[in-house]
Amino acid sequence: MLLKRCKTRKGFLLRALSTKSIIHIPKSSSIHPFGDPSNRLPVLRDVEWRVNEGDAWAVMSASSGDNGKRALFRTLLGHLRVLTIPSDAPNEGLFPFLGPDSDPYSTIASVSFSHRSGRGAGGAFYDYTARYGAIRDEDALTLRESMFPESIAEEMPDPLAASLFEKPKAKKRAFEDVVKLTGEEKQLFDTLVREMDLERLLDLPVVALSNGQTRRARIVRAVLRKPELMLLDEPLTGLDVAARPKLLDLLNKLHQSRKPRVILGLRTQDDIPDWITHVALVRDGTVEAGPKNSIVPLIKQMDESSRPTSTAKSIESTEISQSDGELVLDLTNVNVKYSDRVVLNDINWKIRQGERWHLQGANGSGKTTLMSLILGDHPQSYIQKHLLLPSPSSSSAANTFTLNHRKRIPTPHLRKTIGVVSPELFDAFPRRHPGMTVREAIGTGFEGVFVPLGGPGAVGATEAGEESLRAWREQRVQEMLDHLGPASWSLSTPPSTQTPSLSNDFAKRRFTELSTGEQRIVLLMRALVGKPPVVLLDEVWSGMSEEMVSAARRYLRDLERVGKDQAVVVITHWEEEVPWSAEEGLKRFRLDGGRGEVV
Ligand SMILES: Nc1ncnc2c1ncn2[C@@H]1O[C@H](COP(=O)(O)OP(=O)(O)OP(=O)(O)O)[C@@H](O)[C@H]1O
Repeated sequence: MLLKRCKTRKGFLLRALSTKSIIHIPKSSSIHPFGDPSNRLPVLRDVEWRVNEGDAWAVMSASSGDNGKRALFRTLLGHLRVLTIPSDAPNEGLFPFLGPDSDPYSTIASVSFSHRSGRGAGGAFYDYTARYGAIRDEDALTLRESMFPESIAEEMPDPLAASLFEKPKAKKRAFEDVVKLTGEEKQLFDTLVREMDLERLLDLPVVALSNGQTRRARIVRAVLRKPELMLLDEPLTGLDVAARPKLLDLLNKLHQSRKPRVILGLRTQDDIPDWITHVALVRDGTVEAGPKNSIVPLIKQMDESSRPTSTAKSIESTEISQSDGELVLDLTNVNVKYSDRVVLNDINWKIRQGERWHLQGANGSGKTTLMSLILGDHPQSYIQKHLLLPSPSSSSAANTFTLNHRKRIPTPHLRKTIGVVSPELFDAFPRRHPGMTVREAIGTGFEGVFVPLGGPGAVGATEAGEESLRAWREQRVQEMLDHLGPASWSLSTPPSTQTPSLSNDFAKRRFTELSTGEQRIVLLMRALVGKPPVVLLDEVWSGMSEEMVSAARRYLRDLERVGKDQAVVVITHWEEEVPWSAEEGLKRFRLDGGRGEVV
């Protein structure tokens, strides 16, 4: 049938082109980490996946967290080993192939938003507060310069050569003298920064960009490398409503022109863009790949049949409107500016116990900046005339507080009264602490610290006389594990009688070995464990599976768990992710052009 249509030479060529394989993992392949003995269980087994030229693919994971799609992406990047070398693929070389001479390192670019936000990397501690203060020399790379790292690297001062007695370096050469672009490259650069709305940010230091701005910049940077194929994992994470269709449109155009081809990583709950034609669903260690209309019903079926057998009761409706609770945060005429760039302009916001807030605003509108003032991370928090924050009333009970001026609250005290999950915390949470268990990671939430206090397995309270505090903390950690642990979201959850053993096994796992979604839900437990009067949840759902999101929403909505003595602020660009509705009493605070108002 198709052949009949290809009678002309042009038609024939088109057909030949459209059936060229871009990726071919042949039938019965198994995928292993490098160095694993071959008798170890593979990461993925019985894989068969062929991506033909012209097809537009999305990869999705059915399991909790994102490890399935991540494993497939890592395979494409050459980080995992494909066993069962094909006998029928003479020229196909390393997997994936883009021609016999290609290797994954130069032909594939990968940008992931499900894992890290992109600022911190490598597991080392990084200081996310650096962007709020004076910009250091080594951070002064502008967005424009950061787009061409190879050319610019030679221009940057050598940090090892720097000495206190050295004369100031000669001024950097002008950008145009360092980065020589052809007409075509210049046109591509201009189009990308325009379509991603980055033009007005090009001369800002790259560390000053907001999360959404940073993510858009990472995509542009990846395209400028001119890869053959770009893997984009959860590309819409953290993007505001206006940026999402623009990005999808741009990705479609890039894919159609094959400059580069694009494969998207999506969560099963995400909408699949119209232009995607094929889906690879990773579930139970295997990959089911095919045209979109054959895989989508499987996802729907899975959704209906595999709801977790949760022990948590479902909360039908909840009444959250509380105007008579005590003030927990009081901001009057709060301002933040960098030289002449005003980010927050006379913000007035009062938050009371029992209230549930949705903080809204486009990318770059100042939400993270406002949160950093409340958390005391921002140096300009000290100079505000009226920024009243909760300070613990006594050293042991973090959930009783008095309101105090930021200047009079030591930062470690603020860590106890404000529970937080944010992209910055996710990036900064140490991944190199030897063997920190899930239980210990949750326990760090009582003091808001980054390393476990009080020895292995302890939850911080080890002094004589602290027995009752320790017992309370132990009981809180257990409650978190039972209600937000795997029993509440694992798809293969056995009956509720097994909750304790599931929780205990999970508690002993190493934080670093968890999937991204699992790490995020553990950090949510960490934020809630101390029952702090204020809970700030910024982009908390990214990387989480649908079941985890439901479990977390259920927990947050339950007033017996997150009480009327607590206030919760959720920051998300997705209205439907907010656990409460306006009818139930949800309040909304919107930032726009530096101004903030209750809407
Ligand atoms: N040191 C700085 N110098 C100049 N501008 C800065 C600096 N730090 C932040 N900004 C600007 O402040 C604005 C607010 O950033 P912020 O991170 O608070 O935005 P956001 O609302 O959290 O955005 P997103 O939704 O993308 O996370 C951004 O436009 C950013 O470029």
